[in-house]
Amino acid sequence: MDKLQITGGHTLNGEVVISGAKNAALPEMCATLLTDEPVRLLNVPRLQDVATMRRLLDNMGVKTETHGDRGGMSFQAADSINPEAPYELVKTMRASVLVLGPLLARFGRAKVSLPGGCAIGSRPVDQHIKGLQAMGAEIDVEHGYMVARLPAGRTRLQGARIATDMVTVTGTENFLMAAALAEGETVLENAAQEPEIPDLAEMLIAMGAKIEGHGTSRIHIQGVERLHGGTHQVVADRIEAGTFLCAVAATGGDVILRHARADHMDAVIDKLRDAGATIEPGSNADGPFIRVRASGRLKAQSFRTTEYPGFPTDMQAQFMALNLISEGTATVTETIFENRFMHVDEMTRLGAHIQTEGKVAIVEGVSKLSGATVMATDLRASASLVIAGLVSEGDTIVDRIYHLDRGYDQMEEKLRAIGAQIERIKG
Ligand SMILES: CC(=O)N[C@H]1[C@@H](OP(=O)(O)OP(=O)(O)OC[C@H]2O[C@@H](n3ccc(=O)[nH]c3=O)[C@H](O)[C@@H]2O)O[C@H](CO)[C@@H](O)[C@@H]1O
Ligand SMILES: C=C(OP(=O)(O)O)C(=O)O
Repeated sequence: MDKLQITGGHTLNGEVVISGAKNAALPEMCATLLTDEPVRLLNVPRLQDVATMRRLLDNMGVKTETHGDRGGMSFQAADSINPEAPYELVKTMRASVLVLGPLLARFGRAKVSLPGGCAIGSRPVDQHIKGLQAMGAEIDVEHGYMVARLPAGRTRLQGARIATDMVTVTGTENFLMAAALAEGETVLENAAQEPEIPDLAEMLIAMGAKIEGHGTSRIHIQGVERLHGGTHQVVADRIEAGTFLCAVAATGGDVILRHARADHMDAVIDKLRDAGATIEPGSNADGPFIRVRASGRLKAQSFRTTEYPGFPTDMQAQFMALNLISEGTATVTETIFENRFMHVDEMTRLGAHIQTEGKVAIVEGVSKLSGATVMATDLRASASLVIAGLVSEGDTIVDRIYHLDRGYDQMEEKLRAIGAQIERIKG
């Protein structure tokens, strides 16, 4: 198992290119199942979850290819593919559930393993199943698989009004893809508004789908009989950008994040400004960017995770890492997942002062952390421990970084290029 060795105490200076978003690329790879024509994605990040999703599609018989070194990938799903997603491929990645909607819509049947239990909470898929049932699908759970089909005599899903019990990001994505090929109109109430949703909707529209209201909590989809191929550029990863913003705010320095979309990160940027960092968004011929500058100890910030446009749960751990060495005491409230504080015990090993009470963590900033060996427990927890390592005295070893590799595109290379002392130890 690979580890990262970080020697703390270096400021970060220079430029980083932000990759395409993992959480947009994964649903968009699944959306290529909706047509038999070739679909090309640009700016796909190089990370483990993308490789797993590609294996899942390859395993069904989808023809996949990469193009060049700028994240180009193409996909072609012939009518003859096998619409099944086996446990072995689904177990490492919850986003595999995103094949269910497109497979049902295009092939009228699908057999998809239930995603395995995940470190950050129980993460059921009951809303996905309920919504697709409302569109006329018959879905049974048998031997750990969701076995879905259309009733005899039906060839398409039916449009429906779907109001989920809570806002669900991948649920909204599954319904969008299913509804694109359904008969009649689907209305999604309580839809997720995360920027990855409008990005997926724009891709579907480019393939011939009729969608309105994406980016709001009510989305209208008028189903069409078939979709065609097309090309789509994956939106920049707001969580990768946010992770680098927190890293620079913690270490101090001056960094430009190329391609980063400030308009997708208001909640995080507001908190960083309140903490004392200088954040300047801009744009040039190369596209949007964010410049971040910080020096000295910042002020600890309280926040509460909520659905977009609120503070993202996927940034909770990284911002907590910044709070560890800031001045003052802050409360961090996690409202989305019930078990997303596993980084807290590891941070404590570095000398952090944190108390947790249910969904609230109280962080009392300390003036220094001291390097130690810590274990990554999930994707964003790993990133938070890297940030904590960058500001700890001496060496920090972050173990089990396969979690980090799931969701970050060359994180240690990018950090090294702006002055971090960080090495991968192969193991
Ligand atoms: C691949 C991807 O895009 N992952 C993101 C997605 O995950 P994901 O789409 O899995 O998260 P959801 O938005 O669905 O989850 C929100 C809440 O709803 C609950 N729930 C969800 C569906 C369901 O059928 N039943 C149910 O109870 C979940 O357990 C959770 O408590 O959104 C999360 C919330 O922004 C992010 O942390 C993940 O990075
Ligand atoms: C929780 C995350 O991803 P996933 O939903 O793929 O587990 C994440 O990106 O932080």
